[in-house]
Amino acid sequence: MKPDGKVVLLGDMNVGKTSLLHRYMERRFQDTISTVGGAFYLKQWGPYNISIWDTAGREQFHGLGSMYCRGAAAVILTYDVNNLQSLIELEDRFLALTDTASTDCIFAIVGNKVDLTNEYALLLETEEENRPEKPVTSCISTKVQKQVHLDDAVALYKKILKYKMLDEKDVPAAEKMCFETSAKTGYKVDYLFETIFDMVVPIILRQQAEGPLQTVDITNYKSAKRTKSGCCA
Ligand SMILES: Nc1nc2c(ncn2[C@@H]2O[C@H](COP(=O)(O)OP(=O)(O)OP(=O)(O)O)[C@@H](O)[C@H]2O)c(=O)[nH]1
Ligand SMILES: [Mg+2]
Repeated sequence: MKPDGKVVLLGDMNVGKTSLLHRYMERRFQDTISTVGGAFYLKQWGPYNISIWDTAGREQFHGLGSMYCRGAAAVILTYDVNNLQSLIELEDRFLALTDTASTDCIFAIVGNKVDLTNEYALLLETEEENRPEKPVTSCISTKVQKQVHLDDAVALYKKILKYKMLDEKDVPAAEKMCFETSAKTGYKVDYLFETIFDMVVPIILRQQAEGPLQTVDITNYKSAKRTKSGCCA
């Protein structure tokens, strides 16, 4: 069965891509091993089948990234809120891989592992409806100060729009597309994926109306080239 739309998780090794997908699809958190190549799950969303691709963050698999992104309707750029370098890598190493995604691809930026931060208890209090499955036994001494703040993710989102030459008014607001999650506790994991699936539906409809070749259409390729050289001129 051919999926109707594609969502791709990108980001540095160890940020928790596999754990997030596992949490959402299998409803649990378990030990992972670092991903080799890539793998996907199929999710039924209304009448549509959406493939969700988990990719390898390891440098040696980097070359595969743009292949996985081909025709993607959404890309989830994932970092670890306790590791600033993992956010920087999204811009330096992963953003360019999304050049092969659908022209109207949506971008989400996800800071994972919030359960490890000292802000987490506060987050839970203010987000009653998003309570994780199990109450968290908070042990303040093991919690750390968050290294990456939501504002940093919002700034990256705005850089992505610039890179893609998109106007802020034509795309979902940065605040809506920057998430903080915990694959370990489940915090905001359903919210993340389901927000994205809802946004992917109109893209699927557009892709279906225009035919599957739209993303590799030669006219798109040419215009992409033109805009790039225009950039450097
Ligand atoms: N505390 C905590 N640990 C997490 C969370 N998500 C993942 N981890 C742990 O972080 C490590 C890496 O998780 P993975 O899901 O394998 O990371 P990945 O991004 O898929 O890594 P690659 O496959 O190498 O690209 C594992 O030890 C996970 O148990 C989280 O939300 N909270
Ligand atoms: Mg993985």
